[in-house]
Amino acid sequence: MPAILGQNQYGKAENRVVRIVRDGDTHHIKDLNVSIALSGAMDEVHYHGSNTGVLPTDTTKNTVYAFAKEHGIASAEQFGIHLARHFVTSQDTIHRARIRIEEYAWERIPLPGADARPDRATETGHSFVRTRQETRLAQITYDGDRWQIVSGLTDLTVLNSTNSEFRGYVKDAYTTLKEAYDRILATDVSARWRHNWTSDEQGMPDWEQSYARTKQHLLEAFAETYSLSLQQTLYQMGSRVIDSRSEIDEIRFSLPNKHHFLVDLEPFGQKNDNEVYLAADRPYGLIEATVLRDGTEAAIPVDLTNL
Ligand SMILES: O=c1[nH]c(=O)c2[nH]c(=O)[nH]c2[nH]1
Repeated sequence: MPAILGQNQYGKAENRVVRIVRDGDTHHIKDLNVSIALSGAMDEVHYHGSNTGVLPTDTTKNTVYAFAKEHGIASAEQFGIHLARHFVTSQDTIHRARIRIEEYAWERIPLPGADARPDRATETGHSFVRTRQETRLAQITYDGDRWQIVSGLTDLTVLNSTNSEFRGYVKDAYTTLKEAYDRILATDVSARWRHNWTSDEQGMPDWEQSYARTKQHLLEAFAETYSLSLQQTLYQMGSRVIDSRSEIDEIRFSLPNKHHFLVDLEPFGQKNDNEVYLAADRPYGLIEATVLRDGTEAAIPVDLTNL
């Protein structure tokens, strides 16, 4: 029995593209890392080395740059939709395209205020600083019929310096943890959310607005929740998004509990009144869950590193 070819996909990974739009002296920047995975009728190349159905990965790279010029980059999602549609509709052998995009945010560098320099603007139109707040993510999948658009973010680091407890938990022979009545709650939010836009027949969401509002809901829910556990905070963040954003049916989180331990200052004759903490980097609790619109099916993978 010959060995059988299983799932396969190919394309150019991590195409870094920066697109500048010059509106007079005011410039706009989009900075993406685009990875392409194509699949379809690829038996011939694997079994026999025939490349007649193979669009080179080099061409897929070139398409990213040509499309940045031709279509611009209105949003990561919109750019991925252009690419996925192109690969699936232009090549008979390509039946499915998956485009993964990371987006790095830049903001304008502020200059000294108008009071200090009345003759000068308070920012330039062409100088930017990378905001390290979070990395935006988008994954666009198209099979010629249905779309799946998953957006998200990683490394959105947040901290509440009060309004967090953890107590009333199970205590067994190995439990040493002291109950916390007023602790620091900190995490690096990693989240992916699935849009219910799946067909060209539906009106397309405003991807930029959807992302900005969703991030804002996550931050507000984190800030406004009096937390009894990180699990409870996670659910509050997820349900805030599902309740507020009708275009989103599912959101999955991976939240490390970035522990802050009160330091014992007694040896130095000092009292630590919830003031000095050791920020531990490992080990960390890892709290992961999906929050879904009632009546919908989960589709985001359990392990977000697989997305
Ligand atoms: O919010 C928390 N959830 C836990 O499950 C947990 N476990 C733990 O040791 N500390 C915490 N904190």
